[in-house]
Amino acid sequence: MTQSITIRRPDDWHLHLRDGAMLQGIAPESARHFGRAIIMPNLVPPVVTGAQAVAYRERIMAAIPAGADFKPLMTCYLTEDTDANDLAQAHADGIITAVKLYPAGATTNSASGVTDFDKVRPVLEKMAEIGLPLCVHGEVTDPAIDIFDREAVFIDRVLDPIRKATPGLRVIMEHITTKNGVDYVRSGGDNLGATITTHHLIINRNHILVGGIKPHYYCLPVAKREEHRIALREAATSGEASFFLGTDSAPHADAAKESACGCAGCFTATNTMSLLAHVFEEDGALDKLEAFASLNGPVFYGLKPNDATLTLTKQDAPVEFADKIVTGAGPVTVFQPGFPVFWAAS
Ligand SMILES: NC(=O)N[C@@H](CC(=O)O)C(=O)O
Ligand SMILES: [Zn+2]
Ligand SMILES: [Zn+2]
Repeated sequence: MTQSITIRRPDDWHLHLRDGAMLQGIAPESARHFGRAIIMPNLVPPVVTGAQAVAYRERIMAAIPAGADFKPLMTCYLTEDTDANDLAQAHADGIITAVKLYPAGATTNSASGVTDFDKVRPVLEKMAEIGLPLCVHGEVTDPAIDIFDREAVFIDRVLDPIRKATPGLRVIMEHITTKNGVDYVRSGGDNLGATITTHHLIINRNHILVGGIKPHYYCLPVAKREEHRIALREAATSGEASFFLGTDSAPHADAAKESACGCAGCFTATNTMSLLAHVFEEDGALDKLEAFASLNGPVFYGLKPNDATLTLTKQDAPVEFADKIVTGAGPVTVFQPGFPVFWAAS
């Protein structure tokens, strides 16, 4: 008997669509299965004002295939010079859905991020007042802190103090990679949520490093030990309202990944829903996939779930995904999980 499951059309609460030829090449990959996505603002230069978010949204809409049921939800990049009134106006005008905090130097294109968190306190207070959520890349940049500990240390040193100083602020810990992140989110009440990526449910740090370095598995925050992957799986498949899908699909041209100094980012837009069906089935939790991918995110953001649906069907033969998406900015390798996947999305 063919196994299939129909869920509300999912949303992607953390997505990199880039710009220019890369945007043109990869936008259709997300528009195929997802209804909405929170669009990360880490372009070069970053999207810092409401006006820049409007212009970027227009470029995205032009890259989405005609008739696709996909809505980009825009964000602004928080800097130490961000104008709280500009953000408030952009929020009131329905232009931005969230603001993104990058600690300066933490990840790809984060040079304009925040070094002194006290400098952004008035902006965060304004955001709390008007109900504009903050998406956080949660890693410290202190060179003395081991890269595998940077998320856990960020929670204690930065995130918890910010949340205590601005209690009404709604915060999404983006792409959590540790049991520490899962535990912190569970203890954080209704104003704290977390996105979990597809790839962090599948790989641990061995996948990156054993048997030769695998640049296409390198992302930030870097995948951690197996015990952390298990904690993420357990959180994602629990159905708990605080945890929702943010693929962090982050395309880089192969030449930039397969390099002596390779960029961080896994590109999962193409096959995420098939991979998630595999993961949730493996954990006996297919009935929780809809909560994770389609319901919990809208509730956190105060939006309705999508009316449209997506059907995942288990096939007899493995689904064949494109190895690479060809773009005008070069080929982009699609994340390969390392096992056959039988779930097709339509
Ligand atoms: N996740 C990544 O490894 N890379 C992202 C940035 C980010 O989300 O931290 C990118 O923009 O390439
Ligand atoms: Zn990030
Ligand atoms: Zn990201």
